Amino acid sequence: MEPVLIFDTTLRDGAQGENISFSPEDKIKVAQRLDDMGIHYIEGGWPGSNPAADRFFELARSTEFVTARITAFGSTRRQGIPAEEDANLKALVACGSPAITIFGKTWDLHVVDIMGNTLSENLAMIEESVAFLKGHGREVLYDAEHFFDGYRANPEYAVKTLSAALSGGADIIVLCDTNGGTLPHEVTEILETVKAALDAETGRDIRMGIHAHNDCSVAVANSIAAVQAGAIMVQGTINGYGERCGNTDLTSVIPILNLKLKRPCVSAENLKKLKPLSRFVSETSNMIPLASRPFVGKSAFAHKGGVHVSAVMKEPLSYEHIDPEDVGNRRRVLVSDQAGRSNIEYKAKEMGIDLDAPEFDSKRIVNEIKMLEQEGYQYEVADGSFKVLMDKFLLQYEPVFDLESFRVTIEKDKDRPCTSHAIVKVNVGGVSEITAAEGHGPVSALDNALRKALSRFYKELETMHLVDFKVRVMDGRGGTEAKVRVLIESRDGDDIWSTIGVSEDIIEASFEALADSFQYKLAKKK
Ligand SMILES: CC(=O)SCCNC(=O)CCNC(=O)[C@H](O)C(C)(C)COP(=O)(O)OP(=O)(O)OC[C@H]1O[C@@H](n2cnc3c(N)ncnc32)[C@H](O)[C@@H]1OP(=O)(O)O
Ligand SMILES: CC(=O)C(=O)O
Repeated sequence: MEPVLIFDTTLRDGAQGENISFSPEDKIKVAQRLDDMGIHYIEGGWPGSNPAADRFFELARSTEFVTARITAFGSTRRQGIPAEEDANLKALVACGSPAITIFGKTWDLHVVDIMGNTLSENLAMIEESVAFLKGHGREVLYDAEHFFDGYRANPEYAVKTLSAALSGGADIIVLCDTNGGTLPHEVTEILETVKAALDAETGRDIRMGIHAHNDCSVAVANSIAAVQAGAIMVQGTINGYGERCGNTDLTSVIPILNLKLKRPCVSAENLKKLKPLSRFVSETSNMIPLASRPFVGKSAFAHKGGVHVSAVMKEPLSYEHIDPEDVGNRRRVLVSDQAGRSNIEYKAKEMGIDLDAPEFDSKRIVNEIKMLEQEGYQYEVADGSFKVLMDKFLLQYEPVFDLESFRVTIEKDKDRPCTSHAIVKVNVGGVSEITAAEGHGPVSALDNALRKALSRFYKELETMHLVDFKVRVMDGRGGTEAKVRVLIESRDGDDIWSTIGVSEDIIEASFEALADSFQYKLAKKK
């Protein structure tokens, strides 16, 4: 059976998603990662539509791609002019990509009502545009826009548009669910019928592809249905980015094809690059990675319920449909008020804590954690504080400092922005230290003052930074007296950890999270 070809359109359809844009240099970096993953086609953009698209193709011409064919995207010629005079088609040829995808109209509604065209001129536009590009020696993929809607409205005409593309010499016919309103059973039925008709008409096994949008949340299911109905190409994007609700998420399609349907489209070794690729594309496009994204999300193999963790510790298959490492992901165990003993034992093991120590009474620890979670602590997102807490439970806690007092002041003058100052008094091994510092806001001032006080004793603090600070009001009904939960993320080189503080006073909650962060860092060194 022919392997399924993966066509990535992150850099074109993905970039049509809200809040997503790539510089030409970003696009090249993403394209190189896609190539490294073994993706077959990379659609870089629409030449002539904007300077960034043109610059991408210029850069792509001098970049070596090992497996991927760079593909340019554009429309059929404008109505009423010969293909060779059409600026868009000329730009497609000039960009130098070895493959070109052009989209044309299938749906009579679009031909007549939207474009003000005639049905016959539309067929001529499709055939002549494909023939023009083939005449320049390019592989041509024909994207039949709105194919499924067009087919439902006027099946005979919809199939004629595909025949026109084939007469022009199209290499692959891609059926597009442009509005994303089609369901998997319709994809199966329509693709099978249309392929049979085209095969019979041409006497060939026509190579078909699918391009699905996710407006009904079934773009992946539609793409898989298409493959099972005979398609040999899936178009989609990394993380499902794309116009409106997005495109087919290739981070699901690829592992489904490889691991479930046994139709490998990338090597097993490359499949392990899937999660890093997903994260790279999120970072490059400045989108927050979706934790619950199947296969590649942070939570895709995260176990929280005690029943699950207990079973997974005995046999991972009990609550995991694949081995997370096959897609470059990893198993995580969360500690929360839904935890049982197994979660604690698993986490302790991960942290190198001796489960057989006499102080290790996981049942007592679970109960105490549940009580703390009732008060608002949430250890599943605060690994640093969880470690500090475990040290306390196991009588291994050696405070790296004792707080004697702190004071924070905020000043606002009529004509000047707010300024914050903090004074901190700590005791380290019997030596008192008092320091003052200012900062961009009270937490920053407190962080600076505490760091200044401790750095006299601990030089290693120089490399540690606070990278994120989040505050959540836990019970809105208390108004300004409600409890708040502060989460702080700190970093030292590649090591990142989170700590938590809870109080009715936001400064006290922040101090608690800061103190845990310093404790985690310095105790780890010890
Ligand atoms: C389903 C899809 O995702 S298709 C891809 C959609 N992506 C984009 O549109 C992003 C890039 N697009 C652009 O930068 C611009 O739209 C451009 C440069 C391509 C065109 O810009 P403009 O010439 O100003 O046209 P505009 O965007 O207003 O309208 C699109 C034109 O393309 C025409 N057109 C649409 N589809 C086709 C087609 N398949 N074949 C020929 N012409 C087409 C429309 O009729 C319209 O022409 P009109 O202005 O004469 O009515
Ligand atoms: C071609 C394309 O992007 C679509 O029809 O959705």
